[in-house]
Amino acid sequence: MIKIQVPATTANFGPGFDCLGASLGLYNYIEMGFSDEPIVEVRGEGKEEIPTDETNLVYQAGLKVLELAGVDKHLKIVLENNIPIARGLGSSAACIVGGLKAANRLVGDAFDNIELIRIATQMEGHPDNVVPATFGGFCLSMIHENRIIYKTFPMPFWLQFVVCIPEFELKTEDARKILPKEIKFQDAVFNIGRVAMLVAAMARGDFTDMDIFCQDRLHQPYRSRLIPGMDEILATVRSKGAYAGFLSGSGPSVVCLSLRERSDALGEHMVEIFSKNGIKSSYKVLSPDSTGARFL
Ligand SMILES: Nc1ncnc2c1ncn2[C@@H]1O[C@H](COP(=O)(O)OP(=O)(O)OP(=O)(O)O)[C@@H](O)[C@H]1O
Ligand SMILES: N[C@@H](CCO)C(=O)O
Repeated sequence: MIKIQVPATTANFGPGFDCLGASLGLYNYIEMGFSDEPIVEVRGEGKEEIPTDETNLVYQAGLKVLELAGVDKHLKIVLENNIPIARGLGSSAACIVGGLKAANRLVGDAFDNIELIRIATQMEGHPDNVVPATFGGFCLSMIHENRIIYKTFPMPFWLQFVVCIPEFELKTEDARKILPKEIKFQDAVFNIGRVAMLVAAMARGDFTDMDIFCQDRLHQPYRSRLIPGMDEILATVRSKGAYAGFLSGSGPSVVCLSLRERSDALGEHMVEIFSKNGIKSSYKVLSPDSTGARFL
């Protein structure tokens, strides 16, 4: 059995819908080997709900690589999950990236990372989680024809992500259905300027006006009706000491960018607002991850 560690990720980063994402210091562990019959064992997050047969997403990802490599074998997979399921922290991307990379190692590294990212994006539907899950750091990604083009760079070492995680699940599939088919020209302009400034600010480690750069008009306003309390959290975290706040991926988790010493107060503030809105939640303070998926 080989073992791989895969990080959680936060996609969109506010205005960067489907193109920005960052890798977080919270990990799933996947062990994989060949077997006489399909076996999937699950520990940790989601162990009551996650399938333990070939329909499991990690198994599906592994199988995809075996098929492409022409290997007709079964897999044994043992999952130790720490990334909460369907909360906007890239649980599906971690499964896909981990499953593809682990199976690729089993078939003698038949495919390079570029090809694996292409397959991962096909499975996930967009590249903004799978790229940081693979490489770590702050990542920009886009689809051009059949290629995934990406850039990655490190995040400031002092940066902390305070992630408030509601108890309820919100599947990305459902959170995408609520988005409009068309958007206003002014809203596109609003987001483009912010994405440009946000990328420059992250690259320089200059967080002045970061709260403005993390504003969004493409997805958060539509998703807020699925996440009671989100608007109030985003409107108040700056006054509580955060650099900025945004919806993590497709939600329902909300993230603040913060310094270590302000993180617990921010976490408690977010939990309190969710609670006022009838939603139980908990928070985690996570460091940036700089390595992405790696074999142990
Ligand atoms: N450890 C796991 N093993 C198998 N399947 C998983 C696992 N974790 C997540 N999944 C699958 O991924 C689905 C959740 O993916 P979804 O894209 O909706 O949310 P997410 O990836 O957690 O959040 P986001 O994409 O917004 O960051 C689950 O419903 C389940 O089908
Ligand atoms: N960009 C994706 C991230 C969640 O998978 C979305 O917001 O739907």
